[in-house]
Amino acid sequence: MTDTTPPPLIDPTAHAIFLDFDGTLSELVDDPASVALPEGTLEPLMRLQKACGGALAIVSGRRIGDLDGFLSPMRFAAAGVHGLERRATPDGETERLMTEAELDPVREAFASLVRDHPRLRLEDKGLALVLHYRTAPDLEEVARRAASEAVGDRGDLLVMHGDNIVEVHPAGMDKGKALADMMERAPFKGRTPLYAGDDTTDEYALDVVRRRGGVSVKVGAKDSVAAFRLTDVAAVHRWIAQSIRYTDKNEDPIDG
Ligand SMILES: O=P(O)(O)OC[C@H]1O[C@H](O[C@H]2O[C@H](CO)[C@@H](O)[C@H](O)[C@H]2O)[C@H](O)[C@@H](O)[C@@H]1O
Repeated sequence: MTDTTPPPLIDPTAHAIFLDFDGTLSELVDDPASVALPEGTLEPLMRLQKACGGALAIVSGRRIGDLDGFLSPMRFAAAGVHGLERRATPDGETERLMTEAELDPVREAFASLVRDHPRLRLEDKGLALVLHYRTAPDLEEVARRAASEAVGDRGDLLVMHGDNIVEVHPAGMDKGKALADMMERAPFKGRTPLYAGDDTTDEYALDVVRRRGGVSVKVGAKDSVAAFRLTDVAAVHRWIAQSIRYTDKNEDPIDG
């Protein structure tokens, strides 16, 4: 369904800018703790944030605290753990919409699983638990089954599949809902939403943005509801840099 059309340039005067992190701003790597922005890309991102008056948020499956480390010294509004964590303004407090204890039985089941299968990696994000199988693709089914069994018939928990990961977190939130909430508040309210993301979990946000007449951008080759496509992380950063150059020259950005 995704068009191969490249997106219009970002208009910092009109767009509310929402960006995914892994696979969009940073390349996917084997070790989730070892990600980094490509060299020279943080400064244009910070200039974009300034140009849009702070109407830029990172919307990620990551904890906001982890994003802070990867994007330092930039401070930014964010939805973390698929919207279960929120920071409305760059210097605001991070709110958590649920508590960690709900996941304790799953936490125990996953700890036992990785003892039996040490090639699986467990990432404990507090409000979400992730099993990583990027470096052990033969264990994908083991991980998926374990997640499904650990959740069982608990309707308060959700199993989500991402890029070489299976994740369990409290139900009721996703990136689309998080984006819609942020659009109700300054400095996003009244702007046109723009979202770029690469993974299946980004589809919730891409769908909300497309329905609202915004700019929905899929990064990579997977199927998507998005209207536009960028090929990879490098293309995302070229797009940001080009958009900033247009703004700096005071030329009219191309309509979105
Ligand atoms: O919403 P995102 O910002 O895209 O975060 C999604 C998940 O990102 C991380 O996992 C992904 O990136 C890792 C590092 O490149 C990679 O090893 C893994 O296979 C990817 O799925 C993060 O570890 C997860 O917690 C996020 O949910």
